Amino acid sequence: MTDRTDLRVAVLGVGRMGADHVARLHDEITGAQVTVVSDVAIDRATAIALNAPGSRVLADPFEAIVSDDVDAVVIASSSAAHEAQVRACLAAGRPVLCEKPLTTRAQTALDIVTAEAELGTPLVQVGFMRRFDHEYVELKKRLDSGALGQPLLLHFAHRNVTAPAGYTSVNAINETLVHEIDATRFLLGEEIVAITVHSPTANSAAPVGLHDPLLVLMESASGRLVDVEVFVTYGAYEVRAEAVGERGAAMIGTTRRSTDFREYFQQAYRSELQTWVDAVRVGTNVNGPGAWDGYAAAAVCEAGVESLRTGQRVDVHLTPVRASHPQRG
Ligand SMILES: NC(=O)c1ccc[n+]([C@@H]2O[C@H](COP(=O)([O-])OP(=O)(O)OC[C@H]3O[C@@H](n4cnc5c(N)ncnc54)[C@H](O)[C@@H]3O)[C@@H](O)[C@H]2O)c1
Ligand SMILES: O[C@H]1[C@H](O)[C@@H](O)[C@H](O)[C@@H](O)[C@H]1O
Repeated sequence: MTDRTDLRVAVLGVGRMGADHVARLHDEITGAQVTVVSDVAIDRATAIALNAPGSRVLADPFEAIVSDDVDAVVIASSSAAHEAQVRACLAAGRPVLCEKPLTTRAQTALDIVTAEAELGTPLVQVGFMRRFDHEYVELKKRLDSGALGQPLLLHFAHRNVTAPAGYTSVNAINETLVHEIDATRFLLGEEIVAITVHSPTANSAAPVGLHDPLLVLMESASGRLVDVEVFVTYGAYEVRAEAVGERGAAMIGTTRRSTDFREYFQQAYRSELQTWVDAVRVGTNVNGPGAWDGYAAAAVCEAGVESLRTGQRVDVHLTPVRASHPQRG
């Protein structure tokens, strides 16, 4: 049921993820209604809009962002399109939940952090939904409670069933590893300062040119080490994390079974979206990872791509931005 105080949302890009967000906003989220569905593939937008009765279809995402019947925007278009669409949301003063990655380059993500800071009001939330997943939330609480002692190491495994056509090793970093980059920053509460990407013997099922799996080592500002197995042609969906502290270890991701990330993380997507809608409705606009988190992740990804190319350890340098609102980390 909707009422006139509902947040009126435009969803840009209604492929796998955006179509789910439209259905979720209509069926599960309170306080919001989808008023505009936009995709460069107009037939797809038209079909998906049927799942949100009352919504209208626009081919042009920039027209959608400034529409009078839109209060806020969800961006689920292809990653390369995020930058321009987020910038347009900032220019129009529209709160935006942008799917990960915020952008695919560190500089463009930094430009967004800077533009938002100049506005003086937070508008950008980034779709790092693991921060809303109940197991990650519990693990974070255990670490923060001191029950495991000082955290020393994190071990992650991120395995996908198959890689989409054309998926490259750069995608494996920007699209897949990016979740563990954010999860590391979330769980440890500090920045990542260096990354090394190893390409061991490739899976014979991996397409030519895709280094799969990758084994990644990241170093945090205080010297903690984090290893990540990224394996996108594994044949099953598995997402595991283990935190090792001075007085014990805790592991998550061992019991859930699904071959589809949309089902696997459905509770996290729902909680992320409801939390964002609630924040926008009360005017705080962001309650979760923000533009700074998107930038920090993009900087680590870019260093990871460089390490993949050279085989060397690459330092991560973040440019501080004098924010007129707190940067989240
Ligand atoms: N948080 C997560 O777990 C998660 C999961 C999957 C995808 N994603 C992210 O969501 C985004 C979409 O991924 P997907 O798997 O749904 O991809 P997809 O290819 O299935 O869908 C992308 C859609 O965007 C449309 N599109 C492309 N360029 C556009 C533009 N300039 N303006 C408007 N629409 C445009 C395409 O026509 C397509 O319908 C990506 O950024 C991806 O990284 C996040
Ligand atoms: O875009 C998807 C999505 O983010 C999934 O959560 C992840 O497991 C995939 O590796 C990635 O390609």
